[in-house]
Amino acid sequence: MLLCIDTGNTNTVFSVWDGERFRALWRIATDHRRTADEYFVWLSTLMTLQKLDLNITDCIISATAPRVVFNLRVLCNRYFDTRPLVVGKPDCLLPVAPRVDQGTTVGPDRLVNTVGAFDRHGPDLIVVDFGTATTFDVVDTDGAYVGGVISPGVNLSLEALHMGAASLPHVDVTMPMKVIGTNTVACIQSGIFWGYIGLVQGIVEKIRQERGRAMKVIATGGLAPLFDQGFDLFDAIEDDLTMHGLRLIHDYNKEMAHG
Ligand SMILES: Nc1ncnc2c1ncn2[C@@H]1O[C@H](COP(=O)(O)OP(=O)(O)OP(=O)(O)O)[C@@H](O)[C@H]1O
Ligand SMILES: CC(C)(CO)[C@@H](O)C(=O)NCCC(=O)O
Ligand SMILES: [K+]
Repeated sequence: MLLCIDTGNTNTVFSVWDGERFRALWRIATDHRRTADEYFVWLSTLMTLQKLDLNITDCIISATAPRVVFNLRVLCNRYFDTRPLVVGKPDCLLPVAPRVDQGTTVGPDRLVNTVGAFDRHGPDLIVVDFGTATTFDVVDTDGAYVGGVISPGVNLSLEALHMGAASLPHVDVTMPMKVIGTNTVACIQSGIFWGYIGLVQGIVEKIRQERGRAMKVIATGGLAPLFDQGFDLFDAIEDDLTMHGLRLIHDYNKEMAHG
C-alpha cells in the first residue's frame, strides 16, 4: 500500500492508497518537532482502528514546511522499510516540468495540485487552494504549472486582525447575509467573507484576461465549500485533489523507473 503525506503549514494529512482507492484519511497539526516514533504510534493506532494492515510498501511526501521532511523520512525508513519520494527533490519526476523563473522553488503542494487537476479536468485551469495561504495555480495547455498567485489564507487574515488590533476579537469565518455589519463580529465576518469572494472573482478574471482564453476554476481546501454558496466561482470543488496528485506522481515515478 502507498502512504501519501501532504504537509501544509497548518495541517498534515496522511492517506493510504490500496491500489484501487484511498482507504482512509487522517489529519494532524503540523509540528516539525514531532518525531518518527510519535508519528508511528499515532498512525499505527489509526490504521489498526480502521482494520488496515500495516503493510506500507511505498511512500510519497509533499512538504511545504521543509523541516518536517527529516522526521517523515525516518518514519518511512524505520517503520515501513521504504525510501519516500519527496516532491520537489531532483529524484522526484513530474509529468510536465513547471515553467517559472530560474531559481524559483514552487511550493510542492501547488505542483501536486496542478498534476491532480490536469488529470481530471484537462488543460487551461486555475486551481484555487484555501489553505494557510489562498493560492491560485495556473495550468497551461500541456499541464505545466506556469505560475500563479499567493494571498493570505482566510484563517491567517482573521488571526492577523485579532493580533494587530486591540479591540478586534478572534472570529470564525461564516457567510454573512448582509455586507454592512452592525456589530464588530459581523463587520469582520463581512470583510473576510465578501473580501475573499471579491478576491477570487477579481483574480480569476485577471488571469483569464492575461491568458486570453477560457479557463476552468477548480477549488480545493477546507474552506472551498464556504465560498461556493451560489456565487458560481468554481467549476468543481475537490477535497481530494492533493492526494490524487500525490498518487499520480508516485505512479509516474514508478513507471519511469521500471521503463
Ligand atoms: N467553516 C470553517 N471555519 C474555519 N475553518 C474551517 C471551516 N471549514 C473547514 N475549516 C478548516 O479548514 C481546514 C482544512 O483546510 P486545509 O487542509 O485545506 O488547509 P489547512 O490545513 O488550513 O492549511 P495547510 O494545508 O496550509 O496546512 C481545517 O483545519 C478545518 O478546520
Ligand atoms: C504558498 C504556500 C505556503 C501554500 O501552501 C506553499 O505552496 C509555499 O510555501 N510555496 C513556496 C513558494 C511558491 O509556491 O512559489
Ligand atoms: K492543503
